Amino acid sequence: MQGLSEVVAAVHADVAGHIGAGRVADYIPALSQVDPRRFGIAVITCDGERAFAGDAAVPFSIQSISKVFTLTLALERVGARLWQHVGREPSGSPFNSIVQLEQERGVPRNPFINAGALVVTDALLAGRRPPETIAEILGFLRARADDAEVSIDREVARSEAQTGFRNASLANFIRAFGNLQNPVAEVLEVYFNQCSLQLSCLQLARAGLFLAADGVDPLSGETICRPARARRVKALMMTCGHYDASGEFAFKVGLPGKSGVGGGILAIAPRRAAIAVWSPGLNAAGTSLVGALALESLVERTGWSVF
Ligand SMILES: NC(=O)CC[C@H](N)C(=O)O
Repeated sequence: MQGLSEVVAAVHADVAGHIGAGRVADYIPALSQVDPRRFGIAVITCDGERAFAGDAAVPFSIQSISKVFTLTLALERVGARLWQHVGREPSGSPFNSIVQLEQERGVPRNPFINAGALVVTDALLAGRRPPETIAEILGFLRARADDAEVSIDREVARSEAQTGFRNASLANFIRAFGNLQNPVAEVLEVYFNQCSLQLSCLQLARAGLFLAADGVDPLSGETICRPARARRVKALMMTCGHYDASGEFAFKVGLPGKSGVGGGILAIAPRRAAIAVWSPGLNAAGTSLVGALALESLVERTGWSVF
């Protein structure tokens, strides 16, 4: 195999002709301002080797990728009790769908659809106020990224709050079934802020590295979670990380991954590396079109698919 830098350069070349394809999310007005011709990729291996290309150092809105980190934190906080409030099955529905909630009595299918992420955020809020919880999530991301510069884009958070009618509906509906313990407004405040975390591909890959190494940050030696927990978070990324396009992502890429409507994808090659890609144009399911192509090319070139 070529060296990692050559592989990443080749992946960049493979997708170059596609950069700009897809549709930038516009239901959150602040996200629609982003240049669709951005593309970045960063790979960080468990032994600390890094390779990157394009806009790998430019921060972007990680959106639903934040759900991987809040799930890890919530599981550490409340343990297996979390599963009384949220399921572990793929939904086969779009990320912001409400239809299953009524049939399933307010228990969302999984922690990565919006409904499930709201329940996870509610668990993190227990006994705290939104500013403390937001600070805790931000602190976790800064520590995992090993970078105190990681921040929240307050403009995006405001934009989400102004237009988040579907998320407000989901939260109210779940609360009506008694499956949210905290006031809806507080859960939404934390959720909109976590979605507005901004990280570059380099920061995001670094932040996800503990998942590639069985829950231990391989560069600092710090234990973030038990191996079984890291394994389960990755299982959910594989089965639910891209909503109703999770099957397609497993088919084409074959790595646990999580997408966000900001155009980022975090993918984990177990015991090898964490990979972050970013390109704002999305496919119909809200996953970065060029980002997914880049991961397909990377896996083809490295043989890193878990299958
Ligand atoms: N898929 C996503 O990235 C969605 C996150 C976005 N903040 C929303 O709630 O709609």
